[in-house]
Amino acid sequence: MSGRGSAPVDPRRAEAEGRGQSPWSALAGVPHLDVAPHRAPITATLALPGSKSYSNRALILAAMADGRSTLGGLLRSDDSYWCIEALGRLGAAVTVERDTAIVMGLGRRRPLADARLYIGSAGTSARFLPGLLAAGDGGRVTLDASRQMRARPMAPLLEALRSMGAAITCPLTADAPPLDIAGGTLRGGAVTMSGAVSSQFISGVLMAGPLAPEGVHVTIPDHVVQKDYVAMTLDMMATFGASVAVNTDLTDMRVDPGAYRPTDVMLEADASTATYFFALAAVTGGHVTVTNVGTATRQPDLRLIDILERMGCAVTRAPGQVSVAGPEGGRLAGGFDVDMRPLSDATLTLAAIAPFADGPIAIHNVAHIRNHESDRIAVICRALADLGIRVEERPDGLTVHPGRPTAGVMDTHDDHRVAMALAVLGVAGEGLRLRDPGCVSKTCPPFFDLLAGLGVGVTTA
Ligand SMILES: O=C(O)C1=C[C@@H](OP(=O)(O)O)[C@@H](O)[C@H](O)C1
Ligand SMILES: C=C(OP(=O)(O)O)C(=O)O
Repeated sequence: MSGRGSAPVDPRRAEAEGRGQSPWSALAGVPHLDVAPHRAPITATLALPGSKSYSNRALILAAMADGRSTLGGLLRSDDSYWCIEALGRLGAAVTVERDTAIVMGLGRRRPLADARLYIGSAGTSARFLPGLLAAGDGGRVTLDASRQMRARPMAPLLEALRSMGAAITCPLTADAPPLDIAGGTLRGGAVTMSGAVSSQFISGVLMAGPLAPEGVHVTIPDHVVQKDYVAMTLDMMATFGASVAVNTDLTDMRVDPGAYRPTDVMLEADASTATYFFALAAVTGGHVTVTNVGTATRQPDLRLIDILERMGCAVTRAPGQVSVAGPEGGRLAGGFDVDMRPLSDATLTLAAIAPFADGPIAIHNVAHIRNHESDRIAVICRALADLGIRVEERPDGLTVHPGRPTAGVMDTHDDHRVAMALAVLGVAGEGLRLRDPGCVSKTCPPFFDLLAGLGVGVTTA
């Protein structure tokens, strides 16, 4: 990648300014980045950075275990940086060498003195830590977050935790970080909670279960968006020694009181990140193999390959890796409706390649992504329209019609998935200038370097 680099982020300044950037950010402060159109097929075999979802689960559970855990394949990104920093302020010792973390966990112990944690913009840390902090012994902990994360929903989680005894107050804004959490107050017990806004609320209550004197018994009366993430939580909890009993559709889940046990895990790549590289193969008629995540994963976004197959791609599946080959010379097939709720983080990836299909693609059931890092439905509809693509916005989704996107200068709205999806669109279209490209560092700091490594023209100001 050519052009200007970026100065390292001062974490204290980022925290003071309520930003998500971290010393693991790339392109921090770089005002914009140009992605050039790319007419040749993109063909590559690559290993991608670790899963954000698995990295933060493993870091947090290892910190709650009483002893030493080794986490291989760890993601180094803004979300995991701030997670590690917060766990360090709690007293867990986390050392990171390349993509391996050694965690000396706390068990039930919490800081005797009050601690103030900052978790950046990570929905995982924001939703997974409060219950664990209320369950552990010890003092009062303040958990704060970036301006972006302070604006995202937390109420259903806080309501559920408070109903089980957790003493959590919000001194600035109701049901929003900063949270003041009193340790030793979460009794646990039975709770009925909705999964319709975020699966992370369910995961956050479950993860606290072993440290609550009564354990937890979670009942879900409606549906859980992106339910696979709850399954990922339960898997990781069991890996760290928790005793869980669940019904088949994850609407009734019990976690026994107990403790987390230190363990060693090897984490797989981030399937959401993989979607952008599979999409590049799809829109350029190329062939991309990702070697460190495959059909054995529980990460729901890998299932975008089924949709790409429906669009005419050739997909080769294996438990540990997947290949996608775009239709040679032909166009992607459109003209269908798709329910993206189970894999809603891949919505923007699909929306970005939909203009290159031969018929409209209607995306449904993703209203909750309006509460992600940005109002993702509104943002992607506006972006497509600004690039000359006919698009219809609905409360729960959008319909994208075939067209040739123009070049343009696009805001990324401090949303890593907006930036990465628009980059794919720029490659396949007429190129794009992206403002604040560094926001990709929330989950994939090397994203633009990886693009450049595929032969895509990437230039910073
Ligand atoms: O538990 C997790 O690791 C995640 C859950 C999902 O959140 P929602 O259930 O809020 O959509 C997903 O969007 C996010 O990227 C990661
Ligand atoms: C919604 C996302 O992240 P999180 O909720 O973990 O901040 C995402 O990565 O698309």
